[in-house]
Amino acid sequence: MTLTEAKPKVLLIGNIDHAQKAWIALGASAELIESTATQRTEFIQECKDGKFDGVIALYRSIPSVPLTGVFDEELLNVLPKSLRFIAHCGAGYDQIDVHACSARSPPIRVSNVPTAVDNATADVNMFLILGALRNFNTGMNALRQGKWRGQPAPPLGHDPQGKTLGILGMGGIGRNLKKKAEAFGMKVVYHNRRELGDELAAGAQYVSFDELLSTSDVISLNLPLNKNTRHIISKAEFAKMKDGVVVVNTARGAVMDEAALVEALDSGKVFSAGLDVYEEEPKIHPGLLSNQNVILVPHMGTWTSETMLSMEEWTIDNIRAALETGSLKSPVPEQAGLQ
Ligand SMILES: O=CC(=O)O
Repeated sequence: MTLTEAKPKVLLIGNIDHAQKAWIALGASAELIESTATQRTEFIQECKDGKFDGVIALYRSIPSVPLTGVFDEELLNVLPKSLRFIAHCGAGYDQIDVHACSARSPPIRVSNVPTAVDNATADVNMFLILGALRNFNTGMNALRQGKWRGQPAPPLGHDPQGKTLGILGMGGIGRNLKKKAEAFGMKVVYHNRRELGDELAAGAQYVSFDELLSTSDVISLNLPLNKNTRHIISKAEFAKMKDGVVVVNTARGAVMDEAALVEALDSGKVFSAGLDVYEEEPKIHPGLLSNQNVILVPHMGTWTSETMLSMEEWTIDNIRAALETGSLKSPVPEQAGLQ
């Protein structure tokens, strides 16, 4: 870059909480602009006021997600015409209308953060599997109420050893979970849109969706939320499961019909459940709150300082790659063929 050449503009919405060093370093080759909006209407106004005109790339931080809400047509229509890249700091990007981004002329390219989230999310996943199998919630709650294990004592839990874990969605998190579950003696089967090659499957058996539902002792939901996966687990799917199945979800709440889960828990069809995600976060279905056989975590799959740092650095790498090469480091799969 010559001295007279203007630096490309990059917009941050929300905060960088961990990777400040990498963000400041990006400032050597980009003009960093920040939104001060505290709610969606303010952000839309900032856009309409032309505050972000000329911005090429946007860093969408985790704290900004509830603040701006969905990146839908309304928001895309007010974002600067110059915008070419949205780098989302998260694995799941169901809050971004990728189809509308691709349809813009020229398109807005979107990236997410795969890989960096795998370990921490699979750890929480394993925690929920163990917690739900052992049904620890009942005893732990009773202890805090000064009642030791409670009266009557909770029913005996189950060992993971020898149980079949059905992983629905064998992406990075699913494959990481597989390794962890095998260390606990579980047999892993999986279902995906496409069967994996031998190297990625690493011995996990590919089964149909129905076979996964009917043969698994524990079912783990590890697939992204989109129009094809919304409520993929609902009343009819619970009916196909084994009696006393354990269901765990660290993906997105809406891949499962929460009301159907509550019913299946109440009827005893589902022995216990472990959830990190909910259909209408931060609202929790009252039937889940009142059911002692559910272990509930408030969406903390990636809530570690190491993983948050990696995710933020990954997002900055996406922006750097976009500015330097015109391509994002980890574009979302829906845009793989985008010219
Ligand atoms: O839920 C967390 C993420 O999508 O990264």
